[in-house]
Amino acid sequence: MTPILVTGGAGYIGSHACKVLAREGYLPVTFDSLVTGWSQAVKFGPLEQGDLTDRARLDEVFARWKPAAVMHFAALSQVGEAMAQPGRYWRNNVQGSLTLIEAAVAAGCKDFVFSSTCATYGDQDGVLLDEDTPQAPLNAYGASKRAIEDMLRDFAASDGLNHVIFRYFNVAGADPEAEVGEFHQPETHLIPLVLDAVAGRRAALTVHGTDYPTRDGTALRDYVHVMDLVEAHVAGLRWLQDGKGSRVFCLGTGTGFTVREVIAAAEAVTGKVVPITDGPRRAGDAVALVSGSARAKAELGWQPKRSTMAQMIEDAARWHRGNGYGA
Ligand SMILES: NC(=O)c1ccc[n+]([C@@H]2O[C@H](COP(=O)([O-])OP(=O)(O)OC[C@H]3O[C@@H](n4cnc5c(N)ncnc54)[C@H](O)[C@@H]3O)[C@@H](O)[C@H]2O)c1
Ligand SMILES: O=c1ccn([C@@H]2O[C@H](COP(=O)(O)OP(=O)(O)O[C@H]3O[C@H](CO)[C@H](O)[C@H](O)[C@H]3O)[C@@H](O)[C@H]2O)c(=O)[nH]1
Repeated sequence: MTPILVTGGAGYIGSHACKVLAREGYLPVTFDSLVTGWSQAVKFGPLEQGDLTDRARLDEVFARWKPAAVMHFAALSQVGEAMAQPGRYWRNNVQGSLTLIEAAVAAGCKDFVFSSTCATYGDQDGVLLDEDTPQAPLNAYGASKRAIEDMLRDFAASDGLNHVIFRYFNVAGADPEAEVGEFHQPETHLIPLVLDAVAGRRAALTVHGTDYPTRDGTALRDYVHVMDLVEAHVAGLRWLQDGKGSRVFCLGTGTGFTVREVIAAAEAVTGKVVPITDGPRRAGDAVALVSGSARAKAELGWQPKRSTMAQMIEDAARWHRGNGYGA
């Protein structure tokens, strides 16, 4: 089995990537500090515990496994925290990625798949975003991801680092077999918080901002199922292995849902009322972020299969009933 180094494999998206990589015949080797991840989520290959900023530890892991490629999910990714503590984001995400890239290049591992984000775009007046839309991040999280994108381009020029950059829109849902799922503490993402409110695990969901220039005043996002997202990563890995070179792909569905529309969909799926409280806008949030994904469809042959809102909520709810990794 070909080893693939999966940084952040103990986290939400990385653990789903490990499941799909193992299913496709690869050996996913997780590299994770467990700062926001869970050792219980590492089920499909070995766990190498370590921090991205620890070059000696990375060198050991590259020497031990000789991975054919890196899938780099590890990052801090909370917008609110990034607004309050930008230094943590620049240090962990940017310095950590630089250390990882240098270790990969030194080990001769030159195929690199990177998790970027629609948060690199900032506010764009509701236009459909694509790979050529100029990036103008609103917070240190988005800025750190844009900096890493730039870093990858520089190392491609200097050292032949082939990279696929995926700019994800809002990732949701869970493994339909509920072996892994989304479990953040604290949770900041809308769909798990809606499900917590439905289950009575929190008193109410706060709607962050009701005066946005959208159809119902709440912010609009493009939600993509985590299984569809990680399948695109396997296609991205094959793209690199086939020698097709460095490329950026947006991963979304092209359909935007407002916060109130997500709440209504959760009520339809669960048959329960979501208790809500209207609150102010959350600092660092954009009005609307929706992607075309035409390139991923045309060039990678990517087709989202589970990314309807109802399916994402249903899969998230199935996982949620198991109480995450805290059970
Ligand atoms: N969840 C989303 O909607 C979304 C959207 C766009 C982009 N992303 C990106 O996808 C990636 C994965 O997101 P997620 O939701 O799975 O997050 P997560 O917090 O669940 O997983 C991140 C993992 O990285 C690990 N990690 C963080 N810093 C580390 C370090 N310095 N060294 C080693 N391990 C470290 C954490 O312990 C955790 O297991 C992130 O890069 C994030 O920015 C996520
Ligand atoms: O309790 C909540 C939580 C969220 N929201 C709203 O729901 C929408 C979605 O919020 P999420 O926190 O679920 O996700 P974000 O849109 O903030 O996603 C951002 O952070 C993610 C990582 O955490 C990704 O990187 C993503 O690309 C980036 O835009 C936003 O309008 C937010 O204001 C609420 O109204 N109430």
